[in-house]
Amino acid sequence: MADKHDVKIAVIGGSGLYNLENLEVVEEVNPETPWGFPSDKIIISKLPSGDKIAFLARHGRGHYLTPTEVPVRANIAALKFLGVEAILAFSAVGSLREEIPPCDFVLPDQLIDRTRGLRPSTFFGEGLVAHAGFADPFHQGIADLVYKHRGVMDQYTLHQNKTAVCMEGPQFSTRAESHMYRSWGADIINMSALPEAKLAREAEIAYQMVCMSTDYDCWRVEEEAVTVETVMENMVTNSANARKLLNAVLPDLDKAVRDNTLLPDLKGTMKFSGMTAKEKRNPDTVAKLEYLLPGYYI
Ligand SMILES: CSC[C@H]1O[C@H](OP(=O)(O)O)[C@H](O)[C@@H]1O
Ligand SMILES: Nc1ncnc2[nH]cnc12
Repeated sequence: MADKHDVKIAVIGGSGLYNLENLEVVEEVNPETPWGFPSDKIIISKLPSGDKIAFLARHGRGHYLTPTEVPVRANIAALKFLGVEAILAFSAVGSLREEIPPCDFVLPDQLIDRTRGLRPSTFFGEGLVAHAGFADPFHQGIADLVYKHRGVMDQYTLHQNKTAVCMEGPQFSTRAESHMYRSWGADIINMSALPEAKLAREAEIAYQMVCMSTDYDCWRVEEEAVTVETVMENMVTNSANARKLLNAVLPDLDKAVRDNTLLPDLKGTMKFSGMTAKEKRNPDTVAKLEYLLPGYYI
């Protein structure tokens, strides 16, 4: 199936970004993975070069999954099964910094986990223990490539090397929490960077979030706190800019992946991550992992 599709890169669209425009749709697929079905059908489209790319709406088209409910393991496993080696993941975020106004974009390079243990966040466990490196949760090579194209965003700024905090939600933060995140050094906040980034790392997929600022959360004491209305208002401008950025970045990213020039190369990094003695491995878990990392743990 992976060969049939020959898809190397994927875009995950978040709140307000539910499809890719301007690309010819080739087919829709809905692979059942050992972790269930993805959020929605995966749309396979053609780039101008003829190469295929995948698009997945994180909350489903029509936005019916809360951040906690997103079947992230199935999403990442399904993309990996199609052959995906790099993911550009879009996310609507609140800004925790004056210098990141609504409609600016941010390429985070660090991440603070404030999810609450409700989301399955690893492909391992149940008789197969493995540990992935996660010191740098995003992919510098993809970030650099996206940053090169910042000119397409007109008057809006694309910031790099910022810290994101991922909270559970679905309620927004209290003012005290928002101030606390600022004091921790966080620059932006969302509800979906995790476990997406962790699972992509376990699947050896290069993963970078492109965060689109929609609001100032609630730390600016004299101002109204974030609402969905504000977020969606600013997403009109943001999704137009996301599409411009995608038109510029996708051909380059696809070429870099196909030419093997995207660094760091994550392929093979999980090969020696397993801790469990061969005779102690749970055969059912080993069988599931065959879907994701064939030959690694068998
Ligand atoms: C609609 S505001 C909160 C919601 O928006 C972001 O979604 P996504 O990351 O999928 O763009 C944020 O993470 C929350 O899930
Ligand atoms: N203020 C905020 N907090 C969490 N997630 C968000 N997504 C967009 N704005 C957000």
